[in-house]
Amino acid sequence: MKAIHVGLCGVGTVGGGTAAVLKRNAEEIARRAGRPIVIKIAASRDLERARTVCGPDIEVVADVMTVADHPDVDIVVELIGGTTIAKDLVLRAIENGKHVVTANKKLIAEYGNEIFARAQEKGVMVSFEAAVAGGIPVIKALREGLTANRIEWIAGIINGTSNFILTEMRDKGMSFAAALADAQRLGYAEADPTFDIEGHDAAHKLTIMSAIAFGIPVQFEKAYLEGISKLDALDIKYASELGYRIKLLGVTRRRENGIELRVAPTLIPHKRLIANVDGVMNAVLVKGDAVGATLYYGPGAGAEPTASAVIADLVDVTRLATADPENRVPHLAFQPSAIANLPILPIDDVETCYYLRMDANDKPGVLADVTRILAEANISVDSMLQKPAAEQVDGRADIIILTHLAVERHVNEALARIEALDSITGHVVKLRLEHLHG
Ligand SMILES: NC(=O)C1=CN([C@@H]2O[C@H](COP(=O)(O)OP(=O)(O)OC[C@H]3O[C@@H](n4cnc5c(N)ncnc54)[C@H](O)[C@@H]3O)[C@@H](O)[C@H]2O)C=CC1
Ligand SMILES: N[C@@H](CC=O)C(=O)O
Ligand code: NA
Repeated sequence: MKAIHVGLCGVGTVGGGTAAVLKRNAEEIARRAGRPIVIKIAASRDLERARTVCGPDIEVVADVMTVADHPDVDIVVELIGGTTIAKDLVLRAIENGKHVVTANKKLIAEYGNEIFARAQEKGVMVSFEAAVAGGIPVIKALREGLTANRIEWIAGIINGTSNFILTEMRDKGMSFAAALADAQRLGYAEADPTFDIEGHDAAHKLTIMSAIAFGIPVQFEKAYLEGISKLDALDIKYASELGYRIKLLGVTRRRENGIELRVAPTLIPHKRLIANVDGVMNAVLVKGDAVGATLYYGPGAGAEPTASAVIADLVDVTRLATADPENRVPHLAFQPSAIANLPILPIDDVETCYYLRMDANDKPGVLADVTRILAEANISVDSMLQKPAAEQVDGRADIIILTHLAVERHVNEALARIEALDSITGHVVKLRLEHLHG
């Protein structure tokens, strides 16, 4: 059977892993795909490394457009990253009638609508399993396995670097900087790691899942994001005393008037499976109305785990390349003509539970003032903890309050009033809390 020819663009962590696994498991992969999948040509800025990785049988070039224009390439694999050259490459490949496989979540989250529309017109596939939660086949699950369901919400630990850093800090007492350096050395981090630690990468992935789950366009610009760089170790400690773990969590939820789309450090009850997802592992919890809660777990980053997803897409594309384009799985799970225009809700309208920590004067009446303000804002208290101030200042205390469900706008209004009390010093720390009941 004639081989399908791949043009590999980018031979770094994921590109190297993809070349290695394609070679090692060539026979098994061909048995599944129905024909061999062979790298015909590779392009990389680092020619020397690419030649070492690809070996003598694969042509290696510096210019990725050579791959997009190559007459013998059936599928272009984009593993460069970013949205400049990668976007030009993907659009050029599509123009040339080639299928595309990419691991680039930033590209899909920011330009997916344009890319899918063009691919639809040209009758080619753009596949991106590796872009979300690395090796976990969660796009496949959402797009194909859960099609019977009305999806209610998705919550995911979807940035391996941040989860690795939080775990190393908690378990080994490592500093933030040292843990980040390790994540970079292990190939988990983005070229610019601020994308990982400030929540952009998780928001890119959440945006993609939200589109597939609810049948809406990708709308990264409307996502709310907070990263882990400002997280205080004291809050990790207090959360733990209260029975919670803090994770960088992406949440997208269907509400009556729109869709929530937000990433932030979030408390999760430690008894939940997802709260125990540590290190570079990712997990995505999906709640469907028919199936209930389903959990997808596995490595979220790294060379071969990500290659596993890239190659799964290559097999899919190979199997479907000869199918009538009308009969292929739609890029965003819903037929393009059925994509809905549901609004993404502003963060002020989000409804969740909250963890609040304040530095208070340890005098009678302070708690009463705080709880009165919360009650007036329609925020009910779930539990409370008072500790001698962490900095051991006489007469001061840390007050930690967990709330029931409340609207973010109401919480912000109440916090402004609490911060104005004479008995409260500085800002109140506000973290979100999700119970994630199945
Ligand atoms: N590293 C990981 O664990 C994961 C990465 N991804 C995504 O996969 C993509 C690649 O990531 P990595 O392999 O980690 O990056 P990397 O930095 O290790 O590799 C990038 C490759 O692209 C090449 N390159 C960069 N600019 C180029 C240009 N203008 N022309 C030709 N070659 C160029 C580099 O020489 C290098 O070979 C990114 O979109 C990333 O977000 C997705 C899931 C996991
Ligand atoms: N930098 C990303 C890589 C995978 O998408 C992460 O840390 O999760
Ligand atoms: Na995946």
